[in-house]
Amino acid sequence: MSDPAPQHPYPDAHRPDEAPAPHALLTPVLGLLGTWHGRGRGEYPTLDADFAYAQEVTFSHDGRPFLHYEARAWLVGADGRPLRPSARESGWWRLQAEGRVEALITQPTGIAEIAVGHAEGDTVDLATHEVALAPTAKKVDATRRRYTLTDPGTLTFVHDLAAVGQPLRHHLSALLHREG
Ligand code: HEM
Repeated sequence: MSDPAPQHPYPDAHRPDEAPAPHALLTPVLGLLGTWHGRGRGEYPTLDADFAYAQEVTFSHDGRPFLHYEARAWLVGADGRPLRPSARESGWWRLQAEGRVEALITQPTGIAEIAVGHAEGDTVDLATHEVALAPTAKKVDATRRRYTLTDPGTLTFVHDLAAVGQPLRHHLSALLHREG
């Protein structure tokens, strides 16, 4: 008789040395695997003031040539205490030959992005290929995201945004540290 509630037999790996073995195409992004925590600052010309935030980001894989990506941010006060939930997004980074990346990222604000770029050395640089918007989403035209491993336990993130009538401008910068 079949098991009525089977567990998923192919859990994700969060470290390069954890099973399943990573697909060879993931080699340029293996340094990102795991969970990262940190803080950042954000701004945009349409906002009255800049803001401070904290964030948790996770990259994992199941042995195939893509990463599962998930990021959750929350705003923090001057004393570092949480104020309210902020941006969250999740998606898939499809690795191609020569470190090319095709990323599909969706947000609960009604924005779905396809970004393309490269993983090269310690940096992944992704820019918008296409944006799809839900009928009530804010107008987003483009983004650029740069992730840099400044050392194996430290990840910097810079995000530029062209939205609500503005050209591509700085929106976020963060410094993240690997958990564990
Ligand atoms: C760590 C991630 C992020 C944080 C902490 C963040 C935070 C914020 C905050 C605080 C605002 C002001 C409105 C509000 O108070 O909610 C805002 C506005 C906005 N953000 Fe972000 N954001 C993040 C990522 C993103 C991403 C990935 C996109 C687009 C792809 C995006 C697009 C926008 C847009 C379109 C606005 C509206 C600007 C306006 O209407 O004037 N944000 N963000």
